[in-house]
Amino acid sequence: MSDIIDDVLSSVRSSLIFKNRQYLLPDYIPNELPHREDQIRKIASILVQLNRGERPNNIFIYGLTGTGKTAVTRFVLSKLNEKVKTFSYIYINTRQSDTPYRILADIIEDLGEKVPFTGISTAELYRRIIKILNSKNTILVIVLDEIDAMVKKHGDDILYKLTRINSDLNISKISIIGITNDVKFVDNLDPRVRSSLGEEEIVFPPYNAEELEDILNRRAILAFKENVISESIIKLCAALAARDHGDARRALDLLRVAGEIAERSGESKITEVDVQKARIEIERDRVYEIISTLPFHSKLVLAAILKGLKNKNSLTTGEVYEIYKNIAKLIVSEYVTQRRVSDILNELDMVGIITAKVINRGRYGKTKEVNLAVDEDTIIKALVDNDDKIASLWNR
Ligand SMILES: Nc1ncnc2c1ncn2[C@@H]1O[C@H](COP(=O)(O)OP(=O)(O)OP(=O)(O)O)[C@@H](O)[C@H]1O
Repeated sequence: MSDIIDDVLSSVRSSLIFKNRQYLLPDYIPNELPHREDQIRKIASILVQLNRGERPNNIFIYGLTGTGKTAVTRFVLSKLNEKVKTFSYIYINTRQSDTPYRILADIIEDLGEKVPFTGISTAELYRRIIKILNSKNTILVIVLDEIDAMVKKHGDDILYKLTRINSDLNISKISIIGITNDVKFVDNLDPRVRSSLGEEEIVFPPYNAEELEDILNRRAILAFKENVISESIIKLCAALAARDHGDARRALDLLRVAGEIAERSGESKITEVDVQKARIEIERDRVYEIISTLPFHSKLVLAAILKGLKNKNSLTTGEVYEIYKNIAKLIVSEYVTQRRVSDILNELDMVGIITAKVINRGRYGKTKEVNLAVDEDTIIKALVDNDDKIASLWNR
């Protein structure tokens, strides 16, 4: 047995590919963020008020996923905090701390007090924050990342409360930085929250292929051994990620996973084939993740599409609905309306699992032509792994 472990250990030690893989991992915070100079300057110039002991305006940051919003925000705050000691900051990812209770508790704990896991009302937690802040002489910057996720679940009341803290204190001690990749989400906020949170708004545009190439080059030098990676491989990863709305995370993942694939195959260079395999592997993981978190009836609609496409090349919305209704009756004896199924089809289209093209059928009106946008086996695996009732459709 221990031979196996020794074998694995020695293969890790003698990596032909990586000098230091950690530089490509998602949680690594780089020391430089090229092509985000404007955003860094803009955020820093707002936060510089802290140097005068004054509360900076709240900032609302938005931009598509992987455009550097989190990395830039944390970078500016940590650099500024090295020089300016009159403030502290707390970073909360509201997808993880996803209830108003957890957010308030995180703030209190960061301010140095313990909070039980449950059992206190949010009103009491809020009072405690006010009390602690009253006794302190510093300004607190609260970063709320991925706020759309939390607001979709619990509404924007917590944001309203947080933006009210300063008036309840009678002195401005809190500044909020909200981050989201859902641009439409901003329009759905309560206008009071929007105007308060959006005192300053900063947009992060997607990276283009050349910018991604530059970002990847700098990381590749740190992460890979010499001669492992060529310029054409970097260009390929950058081009693929640029097509995918300029997502730096996707570009870095491609590079890392391609390196891992090359390593597993005992190669000493990363090839184009490794990158293509990496693309498929990443896409498979993404699809699996999306499907496993879908609500039950969305999974069922997807199952209906798979069943229907066994006999036809594409399906209309009406056909999907009929198949869905039949299998829903069979396994749960309840089903949602055709209108809802139509919404679900739009949602599945938006996340790239299916394509639902509107077609005009003359006097028969409009319908959608539904097809799969990703590999069928990945969808079946995700459905079967994540829901026993739906799995039973495949085991019958
Ligand atoms: N300009 C850059 N230079 C180097 N690395 C970058 C740059 N921009 C982003 N990255 C890296 O890309 C990854 C994604 O960045 P980040 O998490 O900041 O994106 P985001 O816009 O917050 O995405 P999301 O909305 O999905 O949370 C991180 O690993 C980050 O270090």
